Amino acid sequence: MPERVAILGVGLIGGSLALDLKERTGAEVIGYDRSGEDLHFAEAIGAIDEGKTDLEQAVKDADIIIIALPVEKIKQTIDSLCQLPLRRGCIVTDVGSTKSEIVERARKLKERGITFIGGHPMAGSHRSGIKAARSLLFENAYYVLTPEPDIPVSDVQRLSRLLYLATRAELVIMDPVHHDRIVGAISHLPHIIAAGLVNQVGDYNESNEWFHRLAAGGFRDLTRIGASHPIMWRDILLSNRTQLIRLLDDWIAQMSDFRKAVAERDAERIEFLFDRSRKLRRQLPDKKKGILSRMYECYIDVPDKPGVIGKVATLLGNENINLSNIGVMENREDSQGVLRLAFKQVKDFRNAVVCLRKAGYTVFADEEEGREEHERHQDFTPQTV
Ligand SMILES: NC(=O)C1=CN([C@@H]2O[C@H](COP(=O)(O)OP(=O)(O)OC[C@H]3O[C@@H](n4cnc5c(N)ncnc54)[C@H](O)[C@@H]3O)[C@@H](O)[C@H]2O)C=CC1
Ligand SMILES: O=C(O)C(=O)Cc1ccc(O)cc1
Repeated sequence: MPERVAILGVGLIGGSLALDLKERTGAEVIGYDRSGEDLHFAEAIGAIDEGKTDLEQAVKDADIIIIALPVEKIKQTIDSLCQLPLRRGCIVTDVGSTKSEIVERARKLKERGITFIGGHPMAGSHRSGIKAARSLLFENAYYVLTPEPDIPVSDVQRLSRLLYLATRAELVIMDPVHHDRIVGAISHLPHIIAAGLVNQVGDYNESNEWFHRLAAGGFRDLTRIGASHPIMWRDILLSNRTQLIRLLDDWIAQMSDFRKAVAERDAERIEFLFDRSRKLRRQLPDKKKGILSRMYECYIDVPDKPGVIGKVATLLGNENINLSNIGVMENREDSQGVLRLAFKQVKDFRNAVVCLRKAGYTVFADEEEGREEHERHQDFTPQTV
């Protein structure tokens, strides 16, 4: 049955989820925001059916409520929801970048018979607002859910099913404290480091503008996220305070190690630190099974002749198989080439392997690749990690 979904906060994340829900599920989507102008924009692009600036009106009769506000406001909104008449059986979830505090605050909802399941889609941008929202922003990204142990499995399945159908993200279940430690290390700490570096160089630039003029690739790559939204990050840092204090202590120890090695001209130690980092960086999952997206890949032998890429792409296109990337891997002396084909969807990967083999190509693919996900998505029970 199509659900009525209320999205509280129609910005980058709420707006992107709204577009996903409208495009891929039969849900009716009601948007709530303090900005009437943003609600009009969301309505105009087809992200929501109706916009409300009154919370009670927005959540009235909703089957699912998704809170997509800054973290501090998520906590306040949970308090407000406790005072409002919500539909029986309604599930409340959120998208906040921290989980422990929010899950703790939401215990009050449980006392009122309402199911709360914390959520965090692990994709986004340094941009904010409805104008930055886009459909399939979370495709193939991990989407963490943090249900408390006593939440009915059927509620977790119902929410997972809707989120998977809408976003095509990979849903995983995690303990909220575990989530905050991991996400603190791989997202919150890097945002702090980026902001610190931008501010440090900004100070130097005040007396000599060549600091900014010479800022090139490395500085820009490392500091893109230093342009993120101040209110959002203020709330995240305060909410994940306990984990971040430990992580910052470890970071300061790392920097002290570098400082000591440089001050003491310890060439061996400096080389060791960069060598270790280079090896670890190369071990990051190269199938992009990380914060942003994941790819499924196969390789085929092809004759090293012009037009071969077009021929393979057309073959897959004729079967409606979405190919995300294609590239030549190497040219062997025996005039064979190897093409690397990458797919965002496991179903496209699996169909492509069958289709290419049928057409006579030798396909190299990990037969187990995607099998688990494919099977799991049939019953919408996310993997617990
Ligand atoms: N930006 C990102 O990449 C990601 C953000 N998140 C989380 O998602 C949540 C939302 O972040 P974004 O969508 O990026 O922010 P955003 O700034 O793009 O959207 C927030 C929306 O909430 C509205 N809003 C703010 N305060 C309000 C209030 N007091 N009353 C009513 N409406 C209000 C704003 O008008 C805006 O439309 C945050 O909790 C953040 O931690 C999660 C994953 C990724
Ligand atoms: O822009 C980027 O690279 C991000 O890191 C986006 C992001 C921001 C906050 C989150 O909780 C998750 C993802």
